[in-house]
Amino acid sequence: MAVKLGVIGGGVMASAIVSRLLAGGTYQSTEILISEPTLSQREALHQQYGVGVTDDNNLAAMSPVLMLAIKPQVFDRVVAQLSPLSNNPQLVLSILAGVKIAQLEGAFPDRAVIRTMPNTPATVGMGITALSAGARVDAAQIELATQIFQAVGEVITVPESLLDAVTGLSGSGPAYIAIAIEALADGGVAAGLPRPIADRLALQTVLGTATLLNESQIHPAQLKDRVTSPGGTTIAGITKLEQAGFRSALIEAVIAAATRSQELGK
Ligand SMILES: NC(=O)C1=CN([C@@H]2O[C@H](COP(=O)(O)OP(=O)(O)OC[C@H]3O[C@@H](n4cnc5c(N)ncnc54)[C@H](OP(=O)(O)O)[C@@H]3O)[C@@H](O)[C@H]2O)C=CC1
Ligand SMILES: O=C(O)[C@@H]1CCC=N1
Repeated sequence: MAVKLGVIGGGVMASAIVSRLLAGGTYQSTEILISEPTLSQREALHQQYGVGVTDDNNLAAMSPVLMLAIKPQVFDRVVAQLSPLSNNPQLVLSILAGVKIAQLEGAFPDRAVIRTMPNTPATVGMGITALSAGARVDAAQIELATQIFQAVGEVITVPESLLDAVTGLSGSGPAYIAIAIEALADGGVAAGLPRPIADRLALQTVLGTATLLNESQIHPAQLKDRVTSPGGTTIAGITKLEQAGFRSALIEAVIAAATRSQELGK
């Protein structure tokens, strides 16, 4: 079967996206070719997903749809090593933080380019991906990109000027929430809970709160007020959070990550 999707870089995000594309039937394993320099990773990808693997980026780049899933820091080097012949995909999808559509279009002359920012909950189909299309993209290509990223969760379209901010929030956000869950569990242990119980309580509290907010569509401030009894436990905890700058720490984290995304595109 002919390769339909080439992927350059077979790391965390490529694995997450490919696994969901296969699980949802968007592509068959024989239709995907991943280019990855590390032999053990190539073997793991092939064993786990049955996809084609290669250490030759030029082979992956010959596919009609090419997904770039390398680190932004190696983008220039990877592009410089692509031969003009292999530089022939019809549609290039980049998940790279920071790397601008203009850089992508410069690297793939005359090809349609869509810059995206997915996130790691993609692994379980609960991601959210923001797409921003370049000038050469047609409606069918936007539809195809949307279909590909819907395999890993929600898809929204934004102007490119917003993608660094998206990266700071939803791209990097899973790490902030993971730290919050870990810290909540640590708090539980500090208050006397056995570790396994604290871990479970912390995780389910975040999962349940996010699900409740999502399903009820109530504002987070309203939910906070519902939990907070006058003179009770929650307001005692919130007082500590405010003293420690919890809100501003999260705001600053998103801004710092967005700024770093901008820097990666320079
Ligand atoms: N992780 C995340 O949560 C998110 C990441 N992204 C973006 O996704 C991209 C990939 O990130 P992530 O999956 O986390 O990173 P990984 O490091 O897990 O994956 C990158 C892969 O690229 C491979 N690679 C390195 N050099 C080359 C090369 N010259 N040719 C081909 N492949 C190469 C690496 O191989 P090896 O390590 O074996 O050398 C690695 O397997 C980044 O640009 C990032 O900005 C976007 C959204 C979320
Ligand atoms: O940390 C990073 O640079 C990547 C981009 C978004 C999430 N991880």
